[in-house]
Amino acid sequence: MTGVPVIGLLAVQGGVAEHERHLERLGAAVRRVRRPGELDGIDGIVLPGGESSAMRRLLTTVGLWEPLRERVRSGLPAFGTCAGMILLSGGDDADPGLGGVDIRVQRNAFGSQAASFESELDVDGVEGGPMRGVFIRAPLVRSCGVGVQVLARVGDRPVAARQGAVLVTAFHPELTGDLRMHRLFLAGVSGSV
Ligand SMILES: NC(=O)CC[C@H](N)C(=O)O
Repeated sequence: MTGVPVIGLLAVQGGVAEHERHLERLGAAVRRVRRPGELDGIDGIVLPGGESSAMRRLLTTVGLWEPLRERVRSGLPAFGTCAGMILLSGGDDADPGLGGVDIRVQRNAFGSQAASFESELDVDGVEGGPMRGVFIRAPLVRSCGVGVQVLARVGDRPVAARQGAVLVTAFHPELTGDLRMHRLFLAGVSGSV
């Protein structure tokens, strides 16, 4: 890729502004995506945290679910945090995911309903010491397919993973000043186009 990457930012629901700030600080051109035509010409896409069931419903309503699924399945680099991770996963029989990363997740399963917590994380491929992970009603990764590389864990539970150019975290790097996960995603974007 030559020049500045154009990163789509799914903007139907959830923590959009925080991701926008991180991506812009790293020099990306951000395009908020709310309808199918806005997927054209993007080099990668970010799916924010929020409420995955609401996002799924809105994506279906505006006609974005299928085209997004096709783009992700044909190799569009993607980065999903928390609810974004849920949407990028394989989902389950009742609610199939976008299928960008071969993991199965359980929503709101990281501790109790109200559980939000922080944890220091060592993330594979990220230099410069541990990263503060902010978890807000995070999904639990129940299983990973063979093509999935787990990048970080809390105890024995995976909380960051990558498959090809798709990166997912159960935590919210956009809610801290730490740009390293977004930098890792952008490195994958440059490498894949
Ligand atoms: N912070 C978040 O994105 C929470 C995710 C939310 N609990 C869901 O299941 O969609």
